[in-house]
Amino acid sequence: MIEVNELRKTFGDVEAVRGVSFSVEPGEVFGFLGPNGAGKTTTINMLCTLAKPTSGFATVAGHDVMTARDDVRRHIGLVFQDPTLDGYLTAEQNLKLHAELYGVERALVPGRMKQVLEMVGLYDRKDSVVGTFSGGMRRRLEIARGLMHSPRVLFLDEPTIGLDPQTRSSIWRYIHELREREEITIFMTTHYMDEAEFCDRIAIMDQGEIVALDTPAALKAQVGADRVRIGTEDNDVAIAALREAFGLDATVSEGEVTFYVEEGAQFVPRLFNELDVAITSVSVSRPSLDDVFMSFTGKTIRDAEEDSSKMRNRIMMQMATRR
Ligand SMILES: Nc1ncnc2c1ncn2[C@@H]1O[C@H](COP(=O)(O)OP(=O)(O)OP(=O)(O)O)[C@@H](O)[C@H]1O
Repeated sequence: MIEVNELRKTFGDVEAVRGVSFSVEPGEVFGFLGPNGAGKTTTINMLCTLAKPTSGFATVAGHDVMTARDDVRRHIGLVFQDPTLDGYLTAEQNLKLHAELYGVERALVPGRMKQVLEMVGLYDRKDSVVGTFSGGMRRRLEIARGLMHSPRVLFLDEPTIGLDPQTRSSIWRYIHELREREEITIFMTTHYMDEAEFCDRIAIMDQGEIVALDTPAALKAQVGADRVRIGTEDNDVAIAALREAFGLDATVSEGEVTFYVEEGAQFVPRLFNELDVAITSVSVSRPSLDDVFMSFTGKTIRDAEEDSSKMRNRIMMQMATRR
């Protein structure tokens, strides 16, 4: 349903997407996971024909994103990070407007509207003005709107960002129900690790490149070992001692010394007996997608986001001092 080959996008000196290749099967829920600034939105924008690739090739529903933009657009639905509903109109009026823009046959509109509003649990609010809706209700209505013209692929850019956990999980319920009911492929971006678990396959993106691509289970199995994190009074000394005593390669992530071992829980008592460093806290966890990200990039997603926001601040400072 989506074929991408060496797709690249540069903005001046910034290489936002550095030649990514992947394909998405019909009916899949495919996730793009990565920290802020990894290039997820830029990739989605190229696939939706909203940004022109610098080089490379991509097709969506069999149509080339460079040469058949109208065909691509007819077959896709979009839900963006920034809301684009009209707050003065009712839910139903917003959907009607969209149906007209997409040239949905008039006779089909009422039935389709009922169907999509029921799917996101908003049919009984169809006559309410959208300005009175909560953030979660608006996002659900945007999903319904993206489906009005029966697209083959639904693109969702961070569909749950800024929503509370309960609303996030209800949005996911709708996404899964949607996949059951409609023959649709879903392509989404997220930087929430827990949400990426709900995807059939995920591509992990960092600094414009795909660093890993597989099912969540297969990616976690690749990490294999448990993650152990220790708080210490001197992280550098602890890292050197771990290497010396156990031959382990540890790093500091989110302020704690982190390393991977098989059977982490059994290993912890040895740590206290054999490591000559004061330990202030210990945690052991099964591999998560954050560990997958770390095993491919050497940092956690949160650390990567801090790095990228520091870099943005530095560039802005440089621009301000140059003026
Ligand atoms: N129009 C633009 N002009 C210049 N640089 C851009 C533009 N759009 C994106 N970038 C840069 O390209 C890189 C990738 O950005 P992109 O928005 O694709 O990342 P992202 O993974 O979607 O992050 P986020 O979740 O914050 O949107 C960043 O360094 C960003 O600053």
